[in-house]
Parts: sequence; C-alpha cells; structure tokens
Amino acid sequence: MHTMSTYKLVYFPVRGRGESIRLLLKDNKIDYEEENCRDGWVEKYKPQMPLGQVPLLCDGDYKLSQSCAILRYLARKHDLYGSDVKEQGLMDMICDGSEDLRSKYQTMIYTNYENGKQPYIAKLPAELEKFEKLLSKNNGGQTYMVGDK
Ligand SMILES: CCCCC[C@H](O)/C=C/[C@H]1[C@@H](SC[C@H](NC(=O)CC[C@H](N)C(=O)O)C(=O)NCC(=O)O)CC(=O)[C@@H]1C/C=C\CCCC(=O)O
Repeated sequence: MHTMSTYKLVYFPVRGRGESIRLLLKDNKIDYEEENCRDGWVEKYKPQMPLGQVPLLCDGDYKLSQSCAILRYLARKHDLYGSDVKEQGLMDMICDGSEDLRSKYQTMIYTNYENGKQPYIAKLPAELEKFEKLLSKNNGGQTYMVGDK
C-alpha cells in the first residue's frame, strides 16, 4: 500500500537553500516528496509562494517559506530543537551564522564571481574554524554542535 508523504518540499534542482532541509529530513528518516519548480517558475509557481520565493514546505494545507523558518518548524515539530532555551539559542546562533556565510557566498557568485571567488575561498578556513570550534566543545566533536539529537 502506498502511504502519502507527510511533507512536500518545493525547490529548484540544486542544493542551494533546499539542501539543509533535505539533510534534516533524510538524517531523521522523515518521509517527504519533492517538487521541482524550475519549469514554469515565473508563471506557475512564483505567484503561489507566500513571499514569492522557494524553498517552500507543504505540511498538508500548511505552507511555509524561508529556509530557516522551515528548519525551525521541522525541528520543533520533531523534537530536534534543543532541550532548553539555552540549547535553542545556540542552535539559532549557528543557523544564523551559517546564513551570514551563505549570504556572502550568494552575493559573490551572483555579483562578483571573477574577482570575488579567490578572496572568499581565502577567508573560508577562518570562517569554518569558528564552527569547528563550537563542534569540538560538545562531546569532543563526536556528535553535534549542540545537544545530542
Ligand atoms: C537549475 C535551476 C537553477 C535555478 C536557480 C535559482 O534561480 C536560484 C536559486 C538560488 C537561491 S534560492 C531560490 C530563491 N529563494 C531565495 O532566495 C529565498 C531566500 C530566503 N531568505 C530563504 O528561504 O532562506 C528564489 O526563490 N529565487 C527565485 C526568485 O524569483 O526570487 C539562493 C541559492 O542558494 C540558490 C542557488 C545558488 C547556488 C546554486 C549552487 C549549486 C548548488 O548548490 O547545487
């Protein structure tokens, strides 16, 4: 018997802002289906999006956009969002910090690829080291940056 997926993720066929959502779902064995919005984006999909952009998560009739809001929604719903407000605060810090890094990457690839690529790569180890340091502080770096789930 075919059981319907609980969630539908609408996104382009790239990693981009969809990949962290896919990873959360797959890592936690949460069933979902994906809809590729590339064909017909402007005329069909974009007008249906709450803020005119993807990724979009559909949970039945409930529709949510903004990648970080989707991650937080899924984390809250599946008890992955830290066990107290301090853990949740740290998770928000890491999520927003990686968003800052990602925004710089996006600006570079879309507006200044030729001149911006090498400087971006040169700064990357120092940026990633901050996240590695956070990871190493929790359980000797063997599990997660925050908590144990
Ligand atoms: C093969 C088709 C490629 C189509 C690419 C697409 O145009 C670009 C996607 C890049 C965007 S995500 C899509 C964008 N949404 C947002 O910017 C949401 C921001 C919001 N704050 C959030 O959800 O976090 C969107 O809807 N654009 C269309 C529009 O009309 O506005 C940012 C990316 O990361 C996407 C791709 C960038 C690089 C791809 C690199 C290769 C890879 O990762 O696989």
